Amino acid sequence: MRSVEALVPLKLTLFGEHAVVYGEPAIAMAISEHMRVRVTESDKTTVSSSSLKIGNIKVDLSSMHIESEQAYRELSYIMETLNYFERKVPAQITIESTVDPSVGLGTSAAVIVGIVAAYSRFLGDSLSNMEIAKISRAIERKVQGIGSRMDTYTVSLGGILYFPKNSEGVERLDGNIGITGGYIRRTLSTAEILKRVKAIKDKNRQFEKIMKLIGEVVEDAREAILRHDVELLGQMMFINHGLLMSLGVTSPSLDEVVSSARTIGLQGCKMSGGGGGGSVICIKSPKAELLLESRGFRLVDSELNKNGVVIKEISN
Ligand SMILES: Nc1ncnc2c1ncn2[C@@H]1O[C@H](COP(=O)(O)OP(=O)(O)O)[C@@H](O)[C@H]1O
Ligand SMILES: C[C@@](O)(CCOP(=O)(O)O)CC(=O)O
Ligand SMILES: [Mg+2]
Repeated sequence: MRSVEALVPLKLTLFGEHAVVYGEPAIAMAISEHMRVRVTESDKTTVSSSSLKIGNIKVDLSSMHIESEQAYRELSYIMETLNYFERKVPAQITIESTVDPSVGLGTSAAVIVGIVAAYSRFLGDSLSNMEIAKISRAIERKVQGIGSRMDTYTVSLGGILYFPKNSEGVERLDGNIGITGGYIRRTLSTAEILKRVKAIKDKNRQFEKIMKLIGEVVEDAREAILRHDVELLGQMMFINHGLLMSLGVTSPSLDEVVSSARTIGLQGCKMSGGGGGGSVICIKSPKAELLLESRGFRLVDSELNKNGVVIKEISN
């Protein structure tokens, strides 16, 4: 039986989430937590995933109409990705992830990238990682209505990536950053939080200034990474968190943990990703691990992934 497997890293947003959607720069990092998407020859097309909020689901896409609105929403990333392929060959698609979905670690991007990578190879195409990134970016934006290239590019390409202001470009930053990261469950999806931020934009005169300030923080953080200036990097984390709080995209538990981080003398912490709960990152230290664990966060393996998505053909 012929199978193709895509191993997709997940990501941490280091700086600039939300503002990147409005043209500001951002920095993200691919990590060792990952999603595995396997496409196997079959007589009909089915998808199974054990890590969705609706529980374990199996859908026969050739005959079944999905009645549940929640199920439909949850499956929209998969459906839209399969729709991208004009030519279809029946296959069993299985998805496994080392982390929970919807906690700011880029599972929405990874599921698209994983299917684009594995299914295109299954059909006999050889896409480059950049081609996979571009195709996946368009699909994620189509599903969410709003969104930047940050997550799809990061999980496709790997590394620490800087996304310049008002551009479709991307720049790889050399070096490594020690990060302690963790997450708690959240109730809102990134798509819902993005809509809330858009509503603030339409009503609030300060919005553009806050976006610009986040952009400046990102530029200073980029300098700090290039100069290995951990102290400055930590300061930029605290400031970035404060600006995200002013947009209302943090949550009481995220704010408490970041505020406690300051009190106990950690160098820097901030929320990471879409917000409303979800992920927090800090400059790496044993004290940061203890803090996150004491607040019920699940620690993530934030080892840098340099390769991005990797495709493997398996025949047995
Ligand atoms: N294992 C998976 N299988 C299928 N779809 C998934 C999986 N993980 C995530 N998704 C899709 O991505 C959505 C979460 O996206 P989002 O809220 O942006 O969170 P994240 O921060 O993880 O990207 C889920 O509701 C689901 O539609
Ligand atoms: C908030 C945002 O900047 C990052 C969202 O990340 P995630 O889906 O929460 O992993 C949105 C985007 O860049 O498209
Ligand atoms: Mg997402």
